Amino acid sequence: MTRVLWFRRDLRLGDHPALAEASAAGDVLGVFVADDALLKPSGAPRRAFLARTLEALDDTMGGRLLIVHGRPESVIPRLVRSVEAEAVHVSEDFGPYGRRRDGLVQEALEKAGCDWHATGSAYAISPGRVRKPDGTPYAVFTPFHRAWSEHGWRAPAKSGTGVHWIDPESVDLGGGKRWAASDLAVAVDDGLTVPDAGEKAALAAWKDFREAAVADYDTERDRPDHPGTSHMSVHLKWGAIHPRTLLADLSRHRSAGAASYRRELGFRDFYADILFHKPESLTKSVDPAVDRMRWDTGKGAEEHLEAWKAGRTGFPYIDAGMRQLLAEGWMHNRVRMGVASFLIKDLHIPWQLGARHFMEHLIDGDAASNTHGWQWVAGSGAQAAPFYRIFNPVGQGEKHDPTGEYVRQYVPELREVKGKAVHRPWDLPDGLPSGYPDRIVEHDVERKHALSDWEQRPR
Ligand SMILES: Cc1cc2nc3c(=O)[nH]c(=O)nc-3n(C[C@H](O)[C@H](O)[C@H](O)COP(=O)(O)OP(=O)(O)OC[C@H]3O[C@@H](n4cnc5c(N)ncnc54)[C@H](O)[C@@H]3O)c2cc1C
Repeated sequence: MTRVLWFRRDLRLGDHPALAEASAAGDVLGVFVADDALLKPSGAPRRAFLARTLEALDDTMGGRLLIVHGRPESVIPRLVRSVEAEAVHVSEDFGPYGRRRDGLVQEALEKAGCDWHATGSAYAISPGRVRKPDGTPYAVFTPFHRAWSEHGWRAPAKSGTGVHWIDPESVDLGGGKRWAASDLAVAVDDGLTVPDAGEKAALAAWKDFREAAVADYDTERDRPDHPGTSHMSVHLKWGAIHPRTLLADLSRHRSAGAASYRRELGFRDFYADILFHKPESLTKSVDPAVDRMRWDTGKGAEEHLEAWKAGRTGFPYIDAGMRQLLAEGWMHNRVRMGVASFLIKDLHIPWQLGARHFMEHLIDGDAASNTHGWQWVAGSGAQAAPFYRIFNPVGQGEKHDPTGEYVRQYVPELREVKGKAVHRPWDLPDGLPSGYPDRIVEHDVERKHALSDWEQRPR
């Protein structure tokens, strides 16, 4: 009896319920489909990291991972016929594109008389499960989090050993070509560092964080100048590790840090839940009034957008964040909030343009967390900070980077400026250091504009 295990956002062998089920039933063909619909919008950093994660997966499978390029609704049924598989096993995808794609694949498999088994997902609790007592979804995080914690999650699945992988070389690809993992990668910008990838790297990074930093996470997580967060988002993105594994470990820690970390994993599930119930929120504000507001357009707005993307706004904390994104494909959460607020409320540019730039550059770029992270800051989301709560780009830097170390790390023009003076280089006795730009806007003025645009929004 043969089974196909179609890997998607579950690129690991451990704690993998769909793999456990497939391998208990027979020999398994492990497949990843290089699907242009997902690859094309992914920027080079995320594709490079995906390629490395697949390479690592293939290694742990002894070279038995089959990667095929094409449309899943053609590729998967073709492979099913070729190995005479009885069933295709997957971890369920709850995103808008994934659900449409899986519907097409299931239709084709039904015609071919092949079963479809969806077991588990990328979340501790799959979207759609945590609901209010009246059956409707939660729109506010705190009650969602309470219900999510009470609902609980399964223990990690035992999987990955004793699997009889089918040799991809023995499979007739019907004219298709087997891809190497590296075929998925496109060249990344010079100087971009792509982190170690794959299940082993994810488990090692988690072990380091758990042992050294989780206890202090609640106090350290808002300090971009300290290594206080886990960087697990890049591994969670492709499922090199599952949140269930993290939660099982956290249950053995009693610290406030562990509780705070668990809450953030709840946020990840919450945003996936919102996107599941409101797929249109991928591009549209949950509060439609925000999309109808006055937004800046034309040459001036385009120049502002480019300065923001390049980290040349003249606000050191904002520029450090945007340059960290370009250099590492990652940005600290606090700074993500700050740069998003700056784009929306100081430059009056719609959140959708910022979200798109993030998705091009973030290695952890995730439709649900990114869209709803942006909508939270824009004040347009299901649970959002109100629009009129506007971050001060200088005050945020002084508060979260009190030593100025974060700015000095990413903005070389300001490296010689000592202490927190780095957040106000325009006040330096010798003037702006050479090469560093003037501020492109005045925060106090733009803050008033934003508030007035909000007041005058068409309702
Ligand atoms: C504008 C904006 C865009 C964002 N885009 C993304 C994105 O594309 N992908 C992404 O994974 N996260 C996104 N986030 C959430 C958050 O910034 C990152 O998850 C976090 O910075 C990742 O670093 P870490 O793994 O060290 O986090 P930690 O602080 O170590 O947190 C542990 C895990 O909890 C989850 N988490 C933490 N904070 C959040 C949050 N606010 N929302 C949802 N999940 C969270 C992540 O899975 C993270 O890996 C965004 C936030 C904002 C404000």
